[in-house]
Amino acid sequence: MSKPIAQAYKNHSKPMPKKFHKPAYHPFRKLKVVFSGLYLAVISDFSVAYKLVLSVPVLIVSFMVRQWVDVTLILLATGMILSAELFNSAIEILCDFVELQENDRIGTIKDIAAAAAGISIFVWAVTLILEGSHLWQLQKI
Ligand SMILES: Nc1ncnc2c1ncn2[C@@H]1O[C@H](COP(=O)(O)OP(=O)(O)OP(=O)(O)O)[C@@H](O)[C@H]1O
Repeated sequence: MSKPIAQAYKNHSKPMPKKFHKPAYHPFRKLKVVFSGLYLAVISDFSVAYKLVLSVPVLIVSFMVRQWVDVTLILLATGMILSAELFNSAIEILCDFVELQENDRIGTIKDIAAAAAGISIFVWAVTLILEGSHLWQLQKI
């Protein structure tokens, strides 16, 4: 259990759920959590879904033409954008859980998270355009 979770539960009236007590490391349970989080993000957030839909074909083409540097770059850009979007969504959900009323500090937190996602979108889009045109040129040769 991480320190922040323990801290959050410290002054809570409800008892801490049992699953947070378990000290053992379960890789398969972690994997299940990762996929269920990704699934939830894809079905609930269009901005996550369309980035996956755009990245996967370019990744497959670069894989088929065995351009390993391109595969690596697209994987990096896609991983970065998905991570940024997932963190942004998680922060937004947490903010809305903590405070539904208008609050300047919530606005600042959401703006900073959105800025991080925005920078990642820029890098991802440039990478995808450059890689897409590079692969297109290769196909024509
Ligand atoms: N509770 C709040 N108090 C003050 N400002 C807020 C609050 N909620 C949202 N905002 C402002 O509105 C902006 C948009 O917030 P919102 O939660 O609607 O995200 P969003 O732009 O819809 O993100 P996404 O499209 O990824 O869901 C924030 O960046 C912030 O500036």
